[in-house]
Amino acid sequence: MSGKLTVIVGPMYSGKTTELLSLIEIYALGKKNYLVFKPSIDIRYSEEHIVSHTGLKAPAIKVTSSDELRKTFAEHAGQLDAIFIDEIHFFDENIVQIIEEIIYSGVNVFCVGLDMSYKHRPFKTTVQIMGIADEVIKKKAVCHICGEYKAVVSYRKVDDTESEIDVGGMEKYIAVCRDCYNKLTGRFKGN
Ligand SMILES: Nc1ncnc2c1ncn2[C@@H]1O[C@H](COP(=O)(O)OP(=O)(O)O)[C@@H](O)[C@H]1O
Ligand SMILES: Cc1cn([C@H]2C[C@H](O)[C@@H](COP(=O)(O)O)O2)c(=O)[nH]c1=O
Ligand SMILES: [Zn+2]
Repeated sequence: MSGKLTVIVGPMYSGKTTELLSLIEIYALGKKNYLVFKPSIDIRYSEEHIVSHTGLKAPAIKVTSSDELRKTFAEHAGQLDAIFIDEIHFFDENIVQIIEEIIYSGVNVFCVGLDMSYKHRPFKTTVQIMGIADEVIKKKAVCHICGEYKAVVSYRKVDDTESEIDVGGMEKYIAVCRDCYNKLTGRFKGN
């Protein structure tokens, strides 16, 4: 039987990693076999763990590419119930096909990532994975400007970078609602 793909998306601080950690705990309590992966670029809180903004954490294997994830998975072939992947937006697009192969090998896959960059553009890898998912959970955060629980975008407080990939936390990014994003950036003029 094939596995199931669950994707958790949303802006920064929306509780994506916290939700992933509670799913990991369910597998741990059930004495299931699983692996947790994180991209090696994410050195924000720890290199060896996935860590939520509140400090909750779980040990993780850091990988530099989707191919390294595939190889590590292959070393455990036939032994796993699930894999968990944090910060999926940092992975190259080959991860999409690798995840598909993993699901069809009967293993459940849980991924977490940003659906949109601070430029309000979809992150390709995340969006492609959402397209093949069995379940997509889209989370919200509290808007850092107006205080409403409707933040869906991450806003960059410091100068833009050429690449939309730039590891960081509160010193660079806040979560905002669409109206506050628009006021801050003037990007969408409306009618
Ligand atoms: N603007 C915000 N909205 C909601 N939670 C926030 C906000 N800023 C900080 N937090 C904290 O971040 C936690 C979620 O962290 P985490 O699960 O790591 O989120 P994500 O992985 O989506 O960035 C919340 O439980 C809360 O304590
Ligand atoms: C908005 C945005 C964020 N990033 C980086 C910043 C963080 O290192 C992660 C997101 O972490 P979280 O677990 O969701 O809080 O991604 C980026 O590279 N580009 C962006 O546009
Ligand atoms: Zn707002």
